[in-house]
Amino acid sequence: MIEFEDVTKQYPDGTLAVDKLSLRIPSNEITVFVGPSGCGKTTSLRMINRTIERSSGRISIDGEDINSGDPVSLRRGIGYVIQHAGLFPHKTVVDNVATVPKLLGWDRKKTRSVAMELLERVGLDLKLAGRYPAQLSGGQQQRVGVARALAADPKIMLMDEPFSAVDPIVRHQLQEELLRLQRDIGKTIVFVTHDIDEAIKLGDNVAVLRVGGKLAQFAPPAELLANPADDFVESFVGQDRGYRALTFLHTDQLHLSPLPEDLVLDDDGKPAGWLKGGGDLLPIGATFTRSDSVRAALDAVLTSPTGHGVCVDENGKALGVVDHAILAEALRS
Ligand SMILES: Nc1ncnc2c1ncn2[C@@H]1O[C@H](COP(=O)(O)OP(=O)(O)OP(=O)(O)O)[C@@H](O)[C@H]1O
Repeated sequence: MIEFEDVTKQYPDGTLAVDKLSLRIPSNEITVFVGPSGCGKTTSLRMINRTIERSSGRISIDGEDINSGDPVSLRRGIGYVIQHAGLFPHKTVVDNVATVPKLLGWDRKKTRSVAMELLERVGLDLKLAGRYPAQLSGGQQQRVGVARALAADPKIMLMDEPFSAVDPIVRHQLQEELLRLQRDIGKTIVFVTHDIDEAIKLGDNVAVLRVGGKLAQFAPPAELLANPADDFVESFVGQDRGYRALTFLHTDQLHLSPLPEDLVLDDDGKPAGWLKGGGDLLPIGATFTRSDSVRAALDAVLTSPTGHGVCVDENGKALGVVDHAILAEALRS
C-alpha cells in the first residue's frame, strides 16, 4: 500500500500544487488520479518516486517512509511511464526495454530474453524490436514505454497520461491491453489522466482532485457515479452518469427469454439475422454475453431491428434474448 498522509507540495514560487492530501492506494490494483488541468495530479504522482520532493506530510510504501532511503534505490522498485513514452531515441526498441536490467548488471542473454518476452506481453510485433523509436507509431512507442517500465519487475508502476497523445481507437486498444496485462501481473498502478471516462474504465479506485491540489473524492468508479460527493465531482463525472453506471451492472442477473422464431441461426447455432416478410434477413445488431454489462445489453436492444437483444455464449452461440421490458425490470430492481 502507498499512503499519503497530509502531503503538501508548495513550489518555490509559492504555488500550492497539492494541499494536505491523504489517501491510501491499495496494492495490486489500479488507482487513478483524475481532475482538471493544474489540479496537482502529476505533482502527486511524481512525489511517489521522489522526482518531486514533498514539502510536508508523509508518503510511505508498505509502512516505510519513502524518505528513509535514497531516491535511486526507491526508483528501482518503481516503473514510470509518461506521455509520448520518453524513449531513448538513439537506442533500439529492445535496448530501450533492456535499459534498467543492464544497469542492474543482468547478463546479456537474460536481459535480452526478458526484453523480448515483455515486448510480446505488451502486444508489440517482435519484428519491430530492432527499430528505433522514431520508426514506430505513437501507440507502438507507448507499448515499448510500458515494457521498459516493467523490465525490472517493479512492484509499483506510475503512469502519467500514458495514452493521451494517441488517437481514440489506439487509445481504446491500449486501455484494453493494460487491463489484460494487469490481470496477469497485478502491479500496484497509479495512473494519471484528465479524462474521466478513462479513469472510470481503468480504475479500481479513482481519486478526483480539484484545483489547488485538494482531494474531492476517493472511491471505486461505480460509487463515484452513483454517489458523487459534491457538485464539483458531479459536474466533473458528467451528466450521463446514471447511464454510464450501467457499465457496473452485470447481465448475469438478467432473465433471458427463449429465442424468437424469426431469429435465424447458422449451423453452429450463431445468430445469422432476423427473418422478415419476403424472406429477407435483417442484421442482428450488437450482441452481448453473460460477462458483459447491462450497458452492452441495452446497446444490443437498441441496435436490434426487432427490439430483441441477443445474448450469446463465448463461442458466439445464441442463448436467449432480452427486450425493453426485461431491461426495465432489471433497472427497477
Ligand atoms: N516547477 C513548478 N514550479 C511552479 N509551479 C509548478 C511547477 N510545476 C507545476 N506547477 C504548478 O502546480 C500546479 C499543479 O501542477 P501539476 O502539473 O501537478 O498539475 P496536473 O493536474 O498534472 O495538470 P495537467 O493535467 O495540466 O498536466 C499547477 O498550478 C502548476 O502550474
